[in-house]
Amino acid sequence: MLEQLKQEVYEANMQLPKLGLVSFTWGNVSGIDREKGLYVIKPSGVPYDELKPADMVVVNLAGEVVEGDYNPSSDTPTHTYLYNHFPKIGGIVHTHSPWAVAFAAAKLDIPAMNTTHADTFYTDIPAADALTKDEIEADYEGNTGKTIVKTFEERGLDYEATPGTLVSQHGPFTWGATPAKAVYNAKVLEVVAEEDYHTMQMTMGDSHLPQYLLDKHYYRKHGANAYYGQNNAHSKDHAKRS
Ligand SMILES: O=C(CO)[C@@H](O)[C@H](O)COP(=O)(O)O
Repeated sequence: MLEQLKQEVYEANMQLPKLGLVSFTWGNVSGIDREKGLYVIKPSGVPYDELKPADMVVVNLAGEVVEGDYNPSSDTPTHTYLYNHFPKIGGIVHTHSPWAVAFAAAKLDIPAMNTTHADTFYTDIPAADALTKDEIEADYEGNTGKTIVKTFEERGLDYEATPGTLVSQHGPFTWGATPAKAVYNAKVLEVVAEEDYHTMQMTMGDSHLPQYLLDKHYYRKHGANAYYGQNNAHSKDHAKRS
């Protein structure tokens, strides 16, 4: 059953290593057929280079396996919870992409600091609360999904405008109208996490710089020409013929 969706979800999963979003088996993609109320997800622990479309596992919205030779991803309770609470999404991605996980481990939102970010996520990407030890042990109840939905509700976020989140001390989850779109959003999230880290280093670092270095950064406060005009022998003043 759902052979076409299995193919689509298989192809989306194969994009994760190609896009540098996963190491080993640290990620999974699913896609849903809303009319049938069934979704397809990557099997747990199967290496991407051994994966086949027929290996995909079919799950219902109660989180029960309907068809499949393998166990579904260990993140199935989260995918199930999100499909039930975000009714307009058609695909979900979870990875442990390193820049996103760095923010998740620090329990930091990924701030909207550039247009690349805003064009896809509209606003800050939230760091949903980490799970307690008990919640992790009972994650079969969908506790990871619960903290994501709770964060979006508490902050008044639109899950369609902001198609992704971090789960503190775990990693990113993204979603979209299709599995392929959810993968696209996962890559954008990783790219902007890396960009933000460097922007934060360049701007937040000023407060620790010695004064002579801050002076060298004069151009940052007054524009490159000001620095150029003040200190460069080839400025207009020097160019005038006496
Ligand atoms: O964080 C974890 C496991 O701790 C998971 O997200 C895995 O990284 C992916 O697991 P499978 O999809 O292969 O079950």
